[in-house]
Amino acid sequence: MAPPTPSVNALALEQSAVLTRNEHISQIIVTATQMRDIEARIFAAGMPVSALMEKVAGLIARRIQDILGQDCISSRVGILTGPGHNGGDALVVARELHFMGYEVWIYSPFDKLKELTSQHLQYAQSLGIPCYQDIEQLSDCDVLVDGLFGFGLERKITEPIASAINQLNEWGKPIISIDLPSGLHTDTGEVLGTAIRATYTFCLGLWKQGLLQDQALDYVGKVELIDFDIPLADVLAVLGDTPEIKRITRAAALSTLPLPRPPVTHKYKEGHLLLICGSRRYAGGAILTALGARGSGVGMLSIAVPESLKHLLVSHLPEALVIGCPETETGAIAQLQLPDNTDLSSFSAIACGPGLTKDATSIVEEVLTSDRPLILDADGLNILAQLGTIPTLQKRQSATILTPHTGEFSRLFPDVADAKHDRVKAVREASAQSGAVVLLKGARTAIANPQGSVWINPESTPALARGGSGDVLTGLLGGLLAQVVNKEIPIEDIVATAAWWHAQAGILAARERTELGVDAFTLSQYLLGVLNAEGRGGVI
Ligand SMILES: NC(=O)C1=CN([C@@H]2O[C@H](COP(=O)(O)OP(=O)(O)OC[C@H]3O[C@@H](n4cnc5c(N)ncnc54)[C@H](OP(=O)(O)O)[C@@H]3O)[C@@H](O)[C@H]2O)[C@@H](O)CC1
Ligand SMILES: Nc1ncnc2c1ncn2[C@@H]1O[C@H](COP(=O)(O)OP(=O)(O)O)[C@@H](O)[C@H]1O
Ligand SMILES: [K+]
Repeated sequence: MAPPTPSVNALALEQSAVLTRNEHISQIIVTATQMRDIEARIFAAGMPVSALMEKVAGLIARRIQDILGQDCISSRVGILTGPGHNGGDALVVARELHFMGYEVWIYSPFDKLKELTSQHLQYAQSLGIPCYQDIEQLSDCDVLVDGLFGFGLERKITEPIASAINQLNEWGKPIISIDLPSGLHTDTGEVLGTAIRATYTFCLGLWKQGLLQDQALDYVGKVELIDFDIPLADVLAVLGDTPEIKRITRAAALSTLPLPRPPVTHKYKEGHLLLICGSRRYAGGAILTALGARGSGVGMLSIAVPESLKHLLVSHLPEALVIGCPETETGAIAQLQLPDNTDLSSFSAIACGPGLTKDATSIVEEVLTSDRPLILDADGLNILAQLGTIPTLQKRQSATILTPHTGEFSRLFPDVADAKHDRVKAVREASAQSGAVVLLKGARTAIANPQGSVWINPESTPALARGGSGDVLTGLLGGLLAQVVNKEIPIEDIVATAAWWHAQAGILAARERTELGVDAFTLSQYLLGVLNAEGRGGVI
């Protein structure tokens, strides 16, 4: 089924909306240290710790009730409680669920508890809620609430808790984790020994960085933010001048789109993108990149390919200006042969790389010297790694954007932090080192600018783990960049918008066609549907 057509008016309205508190909060990502500092300000201002715990746990209990359903009061709920305030939250949830009529059993394996947590345990027991130190006692529960550890976990989980967690995971029952699945590092998402595999995670107050790291995704389940009205002023006071880490939200992404178009315009005013891509060996990559660019709405598209691919490209993209270039024996572009009166500075932006093969070295050298904003992807990145010219990127007159997957990333930045361990740190270091905006692809694509600001795309689909979907992204990003590059929008915001748009197209396509139905060509056909304000129900 074809994706629905966009409603531009609704979209424009959405773009013009001011950033509300909720929108602001939904963009913010914090580390454990930042969360602790924000919490300290709230307490210092007079909010009692116990009152905040009541408020937070009350919200959690009501959300659990929504999930379990009012008519399921026969459900037996197991509450896993740790020694800190995550355990305290869980114990308040236990009490509230008990009063709602659920049968509640508590697992409390620690002898030493924080004072507030200890008081809540004492009260829960006084109400007659059974409490056990042996996890086996909870094997008959229908659902489990995980309050073992929250953002206070800093060291590896040891026995006997490690075995208890492994046992819980083996049972395969639904688990709702409070704040984050116990065992995950709050910042890196690393598994500290072992970790709860949650069905739901209710992240408290502000998004924790670890929940948006690829290595955490097998554990977090469906993640929701429980907003408990942290004052924005406290958040901003703590985050202050430190470079931000932000979630890409729909509103943020839409605000950089070139919509609505001015009524009086022409094709060159709406951006002229030069794509340099393809080889005899990789013809399809050039088509997919070009289809991504088409989906961006760019005013004018020129595509430089080896001469032998020219007719193929023309037949797929009749609107594009296809430039056939002399080719090497292996069928790579040997030299750029732009039309008369045209040089690289004639274009609004250049995207170079998909399907080039490593034989197109001179082409990458040439585009690096241009004064235009430049995206390097795929073999463009491999050639860059071979050239060893990353330090010279700083000297380019315009922005450079690098879009590696983790393999390309480690070839490009061998001495940067391990991208598998902490993608936020890795992408920041790579951007600082190169002076380029770096987009590190993955399940949660991360984008950094050289000043250390990071955007993370919080929603995507494994349907995109398919050959060619990265080519579509390069074309889409190129087309968007060409259109808005002169509008004083930060480059990383443009890159973030393209990453969001690409992922949302994947989500939309997967919803209609399953996760197995999103080949790269299909993906390119769903780009338009993402912008459809009316038909977006559930897309975000
Ligand atoms: N931010 C907010 O505004 C709000 C926060 N709230 C809640 O507070 C939570 C944070 O609470 P928290 O700071 O008490 O830490 P938490 O995660 O419960 O665990 C740390 C405890 O575990 C211990 N411990 C650590 N590692 C261990 C190990 N490997 N094996 C064994 N023990 C280990 C450590 O003791 P230690 O031995 O290190 O002294 C400490 O006692 C947060 O996630 C949220 O749920 C809400 O109530 C209200 C609003
Ligand atoms: N598990 C996943 N979940 C979400 N997105 C994914 C996943 N795996 C890959 N992607 C996305 O798919 C694209 C793959 O790009 P890339 O590896 O360059 O593929 P290709 O070179 O074949 O086009 C990237 O945008 C990446 O973020
Ligand atoms: K937890």
